[in-house]
Amino acid sequence: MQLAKAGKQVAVIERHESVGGGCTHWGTIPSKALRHSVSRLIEYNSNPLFNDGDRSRHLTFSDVLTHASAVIRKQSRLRGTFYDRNGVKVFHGEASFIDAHSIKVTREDGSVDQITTKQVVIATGSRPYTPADIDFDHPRIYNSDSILSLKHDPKSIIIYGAGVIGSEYASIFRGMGVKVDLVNMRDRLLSFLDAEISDSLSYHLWNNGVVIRHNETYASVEGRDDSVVLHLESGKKMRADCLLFANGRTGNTDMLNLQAIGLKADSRGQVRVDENYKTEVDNIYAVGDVIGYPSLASAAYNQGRFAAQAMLSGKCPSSLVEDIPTGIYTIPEISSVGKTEQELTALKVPYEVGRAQFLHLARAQIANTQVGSLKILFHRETKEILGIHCFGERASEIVHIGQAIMQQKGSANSIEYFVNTTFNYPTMAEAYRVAAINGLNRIF
Ligand SMILES: Cc1cc2nc3c(=O)[nH]c(=O)nc-3n(C[C@H](O)[C@H](O)[C@H](O)COP(=O)(O)OP(=O)(O)OC[C@H]3O[C@@H](n4cnc5c(N)ncnc54)[C@H](O)[C@@H]3O)c2cc1C
Ligand SMILES: NC(=O)c1ccc[n+]([C@@H]2O[C@H](COP(=O)([O-])OP(=O)(O)OC[C@H]3O[C@@H](n4cnc5c(N)ncnc54)[C@H](O)[C@@H]3O)[C@@H](O)[C@H]2O)c1
Repeated sequence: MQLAKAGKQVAVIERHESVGGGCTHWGTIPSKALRHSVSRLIEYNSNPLFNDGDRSRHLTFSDVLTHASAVIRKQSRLRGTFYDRNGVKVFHGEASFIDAHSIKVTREDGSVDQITTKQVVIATGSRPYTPADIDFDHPRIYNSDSILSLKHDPKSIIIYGAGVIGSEYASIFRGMGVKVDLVNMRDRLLSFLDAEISDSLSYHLWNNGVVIRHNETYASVEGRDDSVVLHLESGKKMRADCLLFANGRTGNTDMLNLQAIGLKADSRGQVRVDENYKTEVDNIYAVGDVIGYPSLASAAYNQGRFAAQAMLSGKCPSSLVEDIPTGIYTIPEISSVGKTEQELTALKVPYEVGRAQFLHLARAQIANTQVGSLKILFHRETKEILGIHCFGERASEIVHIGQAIMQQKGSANSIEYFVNTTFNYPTMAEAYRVAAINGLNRIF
């Protein structure tokens, strides 16, 4: 869009039948729409005002998928109209390089188009990592793409991989009343998070009945007619109605014929770029999941725009913010930006902690969203905000208030902002005032 707005002639090549990318069709949007419905279901069932007391409302995975599909259609149609309005031509087919200035587009019916161009952006995203020793064609073995075609209503599921995808889907399935076993290869959940937040997630999943097994690796996955058995290297065996394998992603580069342009992807299918999102080939750029970290839709939007600016002027005028926020849509939700307590301690930074518990906030009491807290980490001498960690409903929205202050330069980044400003009341934003006062009271 940035290039089209600058008057360039732009074409998009997409192999899927509609635009929007994996983000819209298989990743961010469906998982968030599913999570939203499940979270409302939990709220409904736990609120005596709305349920009739002795019977819980039940939704199947296909019920919530129907709602998600409607959101996907709206998002995809919207993006289609953006392209139409701005004269961006969409070619539907599989793209591969002929040389650095020519691309072959192979349509589903086998017919071929050839496009010649001055510059190219590779934005082919990623797909679930699917090891060859697991039979993903088995009707009970899924990855995070195929789970969206789940037709039956499982009573139990094993989720292998307790990364962001595994943890989010554990919340979704458990919220629908499915028995969930979550298998983690590491010794704690989402170890990049502040330890208190990761512990809180573990506690809430455990408290809701999710069985989490840490430090486990699969030996084999056995698909049976009526179930799936997971054999672990530790000798344990687990059985469930189906299995979701959610353990990492691979960049979509294998179909691109990169050798034709002298580029090579790494073992995870990713290509390397410089600070201008330029690959080792002069006129070829890459953005999004295909370049690896941070592999987020949030960052990919910016990367696309930055790359376009570099293509126009030779240089990116800006770069991604250093502290990229994390929004994890588990139930409860998690969001953080900046340093964790563990990182600050290792760096020997004299920080202090300010906390607000949601259960003390009027807005949370009204909304019945009392699980959660906001934690602000700040420098005890300069009062500079160093990290914000939020756990609970709307965490991924709440974190942005603090992020805006944290990104201010010099003394404008100060926890004192939150005690000196006036927030609407009652709001969840009030958590910042409460946490700031709590933290500043610790300074002596
Ligand atoms: C389950 C899940 C949940 C997620 N949740 C979040 C979240 O909450 N927040 C967040 O920020 N990020 C989230 N992500 C990550 C996010 O979806 C990705 O970071 C984002 O989609 C990357 O955008 P992209 O443009 O690089 O690739 P994609 O969105 O994957 O799009 C790539 C497109 O390229 C097409 N393509 C690939 N190869 C070819 C080819 N050879 N020819 C033509 N077309 C091709 C594909 O069909 C696809 O449409 C999630 C991911 C998953 C899987
Ligand atoms: N809310 C969010 O922001 C959100 C939600 C869901 C997914 N995502 C994105 O999806 C991805 C998370 O994927 P995940 O939860 O499956 O796993 P993960 O990235 O947490 O990885 C799980 C494990 O698989 C390994 N691994 C990763 N890729 C591999 C590969 N190609 N080959 C072998 N091993 C590999 C990793 O080292 C790790 O041990 C991330 O890119 C994340 O940014 C983000």
